[in-house]
Amino acid sequence: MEREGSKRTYYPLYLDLYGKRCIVVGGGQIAERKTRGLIEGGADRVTIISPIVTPGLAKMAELGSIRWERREYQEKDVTGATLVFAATDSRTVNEKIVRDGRAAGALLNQADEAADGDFIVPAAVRRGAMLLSVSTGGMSPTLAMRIRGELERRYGEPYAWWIERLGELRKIVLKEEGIAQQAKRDMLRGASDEAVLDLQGERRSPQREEETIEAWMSRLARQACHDGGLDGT
Ligand SMILES: C[C@@]1(CC(=O)O)C2=NC(=C\c3[nH]c(c(CCC(=O)O)c3CC(=O)O)Cc3[nH]c(c(CC(=O)O)c3CCC(=O)O)/C=C3\N/C(=C\2)[C@@H](CCC(=O)O)[C@]3(C)CC(=O)O)/[C@H]1CCC(=O)O
Ligand SMILES: NC(=O)c1ccc[n+]([C@@H]2O[C@H](COP(=O)([O-])OP(=O)(O)OC[C@H]3O[C@@H](n4cnc5c(N)ncnc54)[C@H](O)[C@@H]3O)[C@@H](O)[C@H]2O)c1
Repeated sequence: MEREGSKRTYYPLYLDLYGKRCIVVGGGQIAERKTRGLIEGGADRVTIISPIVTPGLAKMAELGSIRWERREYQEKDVTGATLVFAATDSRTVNEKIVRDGRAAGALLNQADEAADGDFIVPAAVRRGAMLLSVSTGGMSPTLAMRIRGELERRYGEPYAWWIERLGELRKIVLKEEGIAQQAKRDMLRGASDEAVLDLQGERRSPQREEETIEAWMSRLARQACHDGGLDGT
């Protein structure tokens, strides 16, 4: 069905690509960038299809992080794929990949005419489990890159450490029986407040680093108890 107007609206989501077949057709700079993004994003079944590839892609194939099929694209290549990237320098070939991929039930990214694909790739900053991403909806990749640079400077490496710690704490707190829901929420909010305060200085506070998750949890529980009642009464 034809959409009204030319503007697209996108839905953000984070994909777990582990074990899923991802196909990149083409072996130039664009294919290399998409492939690196896939590997950084946890994809372990990436296949490149191209007669020629960049030295970077050749190295990745040699190291076994990707598979390289040294030939031109064929229709059967998209069978069983979750994601397909059409990144050749031929508009006709890219369009064929998009048609075949759709028919095979894959989601398509088309490098030369993004508006014809199913998804676009945002600029990303990773800090441990935290993933910040920026898209301009394909309007200005250059601006997306610039904002990514700003985010990189604003959200430094210490975030990775804090996010891991907050995740560990959350797992324990949520499992704990005998603590009211509200108190659990207060504890988790208190913990993220402490993280933000510490991160505002962009440095780790040594005493926080030494405190075990269990000691941290007791301290937050005492505080929640003091502020509102731990058993929900
Ligand atoms: C974010 C990032 C992710 C990634 O690709 O992994 C990404 N482009 C990146 C780099 C980059 N892109 C371009 C240059 C050279 C120019 C420069 O340096 O300015 C460089 C730099 C380089 O090559 O080094 C130009 C460009 N880009 C597109 C076209 C074709 C067209 O518009 O038709 C042209 C040529 C026309 C032009 O010049 O505009 C198309 C797309 N590029 C997108 C994403 C999608 C929209 C994202 C959004 O919504 O904003 C979209 C639509 C499709 C897609 O690919 O999904 C990654 C940055 C990673 C990082 O550094 O953070
Ligand atoms: N998405 C983006 O960010 C972005 C940015 C700039 C350009 N582009 C567009 O992306 C496309 C790729 O750019 P590039 O710089 O990587 O191109 P490139 O010319 O460096 O590489 C093209 C690759 O496609 C391969 N190829 C050609 N025909 C093929 C076939 N039939 N089967 C398999 N592989 C085939 C070639 O071997 C080569 O490796 C271009 O159309 C370009 O306009 C996209």
